[in-house]
Amino acid sequence: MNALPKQEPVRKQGGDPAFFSVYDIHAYYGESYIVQGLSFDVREGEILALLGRNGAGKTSTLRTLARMGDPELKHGEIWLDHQPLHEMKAWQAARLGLQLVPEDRRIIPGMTVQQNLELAQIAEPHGWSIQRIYELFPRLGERAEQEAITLSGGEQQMLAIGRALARDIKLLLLDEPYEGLAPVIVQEIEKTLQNVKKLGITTIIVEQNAIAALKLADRAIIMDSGEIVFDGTAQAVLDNEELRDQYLAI
Ligand SMILES: Nc1ncnc2c1ncn2[C@@H]1O[C@H](COP(=O)(O)OP(=O)(O)OP(=O)(O)O)[C@@H](O)[C@H]1O
Repeated sequence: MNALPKQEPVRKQGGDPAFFSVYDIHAYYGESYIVQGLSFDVREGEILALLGRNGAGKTSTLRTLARMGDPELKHGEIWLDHQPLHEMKAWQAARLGLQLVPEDRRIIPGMTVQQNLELAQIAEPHGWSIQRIYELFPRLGERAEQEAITLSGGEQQMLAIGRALARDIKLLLLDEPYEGLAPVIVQEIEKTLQNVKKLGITTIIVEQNAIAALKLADRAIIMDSGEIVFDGTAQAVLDNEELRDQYLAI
């Protein structure tokens, strides 16, 4: 990362930094300038939908927040519960409770469902017990001894979310959880995410299925060409046909 002058944390007027606060982040793949100066806050327990057309920079933004290193954060600040994520690597951010569930779900081959979950708990700090994860996802409990890569797409998505919950979690980043799933499975994952919402887990969801994401979310940010073009309530997007037409094509 380029040496940048040390900056003060972003502070809301007269208060502490927000639970999750992103300030003027700029990120690059090599010379390609992709994330172009985003700033936003997420309140504790809030679900934020990060929307935009193909190539708008949504996945790149999630990867930047998770400190994956690729794209490289060259400027800006990311604060989670008063901790400077912008100064950290991915493993440190994960240890502080930021869990990214990537689009490809990263199920570990050659291992059962149970072993995939146990692997998530190989290091401290732990989150939910495996038993509790099976209570949220009974289908995973029924398939505990099945090789995880033989699960259906929807079940793999449940396992990927379950694995994130197995770690001590403060912020859940979901990249396209409905990707490639049949409508009936999307409904099932939607129900699960509604349960996750009831548990008050702060979540950022990136999703091509904008309507499904907006139904779940409290707030929405719309990105276009690496910048934020809308930040408001999810309902405001559902109610604004022009906005949906211009940036979401829905
Ligand atoms: N590893 C990479 N190296 C170079 N450019 C990349 C890389 N990954 C993505 N990009 C480019 O960054 C831009 C943003 O991509 P990104 O995947 O973040 O968009 P997105 O909004 O998530 O799109 P989609 O909805 O299609 O997944 C695109 O122009 C893409 O081609």
